[in-house]
Amino acid sequence: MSYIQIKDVVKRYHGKVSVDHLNLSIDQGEIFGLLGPNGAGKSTTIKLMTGLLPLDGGDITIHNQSVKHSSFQVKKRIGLVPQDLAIYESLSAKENVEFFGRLYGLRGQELQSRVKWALEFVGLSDKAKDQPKSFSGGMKRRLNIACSITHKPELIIMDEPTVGIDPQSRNHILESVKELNRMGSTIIYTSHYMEEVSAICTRVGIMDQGRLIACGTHGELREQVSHEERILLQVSGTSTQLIQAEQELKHYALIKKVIMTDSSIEIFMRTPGGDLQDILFILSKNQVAVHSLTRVEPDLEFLFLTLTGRKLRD
Ligand SMILES: Nc1ncnc2c1ncn2[C@@H]1O[C@H](COP(=O)(O)OP(=O)(O)OP(=O)(O)O)[C@@H](O)[C@H]1O
Repeated sequence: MSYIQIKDVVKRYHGKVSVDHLNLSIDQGEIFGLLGPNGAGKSTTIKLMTGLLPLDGGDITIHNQSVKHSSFQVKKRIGLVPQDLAIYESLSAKENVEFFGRLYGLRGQELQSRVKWALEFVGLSDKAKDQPKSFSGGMKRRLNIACSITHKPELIIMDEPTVGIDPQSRNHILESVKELNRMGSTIIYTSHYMEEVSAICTRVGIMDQGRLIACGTHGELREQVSHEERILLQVSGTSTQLIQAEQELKHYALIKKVIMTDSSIEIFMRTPGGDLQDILFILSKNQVAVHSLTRVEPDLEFLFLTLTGRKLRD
């Protein structure tokens, strides 16, 4: 039996479906990535898992306990790092972490040692006495994480924890996720950055319009697009030449999508059959100069485009 089971879950807001008959199983010990564009239904799914929103259909069990019937017991197992920061600006960093530790029943010496550990873990020990209003966005995000891990949750759910932060804090958070997993927590990590989920997750589910459209290890998902090719060209030409070339490329049967800027063309093409020579011929016929050509390895972005016809971050 899987650690988390999401069975035929439905959620509607004002009659509009946001999570559409979602089925998903996650095992203990996984770092599971939930990838999808804005509005795909990731945050709603997480709110349903953590009992913050009632289900309109289906059920979710965590460690065999239903969120519908044992919401309190389920919540104790979870550390939620919400997308919107849940920290108090007027409390110090330490007081913030203490506050959340107390909510989970920690007291006395245990509370103090867990707070110390959590602040150290996120690299904020030297800022323990400072109020988060003086923190950078990345530091606030790290404090948000400290608040959710103090009680040693067996399941940590992070909802887009790296949105709008500097690369150093981003790397720190990604390393923290791997470390928390090594220490025994199961992790669910939502993101619309495929690079992040590719780098840290053992398995990835791709959501779009409330549905799970693909799920598997990184290798399994890449296999689904192994007969596809993504080519990136640096080019130059007048706008008329570029537009004409773009139109002709779009009519080439094996090309699935063409994304053009004034200096680059990105082509998604089916293989075998799609011929590079034909592409170069179309460009040269329209007097578009090619300065470089790169074949990009099939990735999750490409899989998303293949399945939906859209880019993850259109
Ligand atoms: N409180 C709400 N009231 C009405 N509609 C909502 C509400 N919250 C979410 N939605 C809608 O539900 C759908 C799914 O939203 P959700 O926030 O779950 O997506 P998401 O994948 O987490 O996106 P993001 O990356 O932008 O957070 C969207 O169409 C959104 O507009």
